[in-house]
Amino acid sequence: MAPVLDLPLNVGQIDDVQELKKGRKTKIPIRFVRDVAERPMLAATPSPLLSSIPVIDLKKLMSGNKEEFHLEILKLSASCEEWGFFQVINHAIEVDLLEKIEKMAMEFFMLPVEEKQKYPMAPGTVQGYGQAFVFSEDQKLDWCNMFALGLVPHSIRNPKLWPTNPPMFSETVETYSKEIRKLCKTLLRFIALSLRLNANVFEEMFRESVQAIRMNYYPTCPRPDLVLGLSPHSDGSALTVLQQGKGNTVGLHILKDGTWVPVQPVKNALVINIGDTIEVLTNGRYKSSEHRAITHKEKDRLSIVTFYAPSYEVEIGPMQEMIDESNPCKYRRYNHGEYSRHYVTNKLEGKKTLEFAKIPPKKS
Ligand SMILES: COC(=O)C(/C=C/C1=C(C)CCCC1(C)C)=C/O[C@H]1C=C(C)C(=O)O1
Ligand SMILES: O=C(O)CCC(=O)C(=O)O
Ligand SMILES: [Fe+2]
Repeated sequence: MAPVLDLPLNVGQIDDVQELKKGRKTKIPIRFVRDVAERPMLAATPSPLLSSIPVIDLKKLMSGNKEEFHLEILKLSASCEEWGFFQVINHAIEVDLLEKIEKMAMEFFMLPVEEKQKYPMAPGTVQGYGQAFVFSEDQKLDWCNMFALGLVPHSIRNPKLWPTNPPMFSETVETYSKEIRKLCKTLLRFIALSLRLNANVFEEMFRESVQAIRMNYYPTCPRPDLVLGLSPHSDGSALTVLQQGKGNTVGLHILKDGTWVPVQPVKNALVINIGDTIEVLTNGRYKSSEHRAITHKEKDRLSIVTFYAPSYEVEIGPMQEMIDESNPCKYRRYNHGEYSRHYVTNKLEGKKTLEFAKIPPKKS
């Protein structure tokens, strides 16, 4: 199932933000200027919640003693329940590889625009270079350039969109994504254990899982107070792995109890977030939190994001173990391919996409 729209779309002109920057104009084109309610409040002093997303030490889960394991599993479950986010350290992915993918991504984004546009993201599709999730000419745009590729299964790949320049780009993406895939499988085992489920439950359910990569480049912006780097959204995946560029400034914000909390990058850590699919499977116990990215006046930012999801054929719905009288079934059953299609054919708008799966609460 190819998750794209069939209709011809009029998305209007989508300016490339890196090219706008080169024009050195200080006036932000109106399509990037957010309505007042959506604009980020850029606090002069850092929030006390800064950096407070939990940090999980994978080594303690993989080879810690009984007590370390137990404490880390409890921390994992609290992170997924309360934040839907955590950072993982000691994930066993070589730092050299993290640095290499970052270097490749930056080299790609620094290519002349004509070179990058050899891999265009067609309107209404999600792979290639451009801006995804734009469906009309009056939709606001993000201050971001994206490059996205479907990776696994091979049937979702579009070989024409795999760059030959930088020369090592595609090879590095392959190596990196294999390592990230292993990490996703490992994390899903511990997430299952943290729910007191069989460790293999997700692996067996997901069958040949889908994996995609998206590189987001946020150039500096003369008015970060007026724009968003990436619109608020939750991820449609089961799990997302987000690598923040080394030395990057804060840019990722998580919506927690009605407040946008900035995530302070931790050296060599990877940010993990629960996607809509795990929220549905756990009947809302583990949350896919709404998040966004903001821009900076003097510092650009890069993120490399992997989406890991079940095969399109898999039927998703709350697991029996997650439903009881005090937590009645909140989501309907659906096919993951249908959800993928729904996700990629709607604009990013908080957690609205997940309405697709919600059962309205019974009136008493
Ligand atoms: C720009 O793309 C995305 O943000 C995105 C898309 C991922 C995909 C591809 C790039 C190729 C085809 C597969 C897939 C749809 C996964 C986000 O992915 C989220 C949304 C869903 C659903 C998901 O599983 O990950
Ligand atoms: O750049 C970021 O920190 C956020 C990226 C993100 O949320 C995404 O690509 O889905
Ligand atoms: Fe996201």
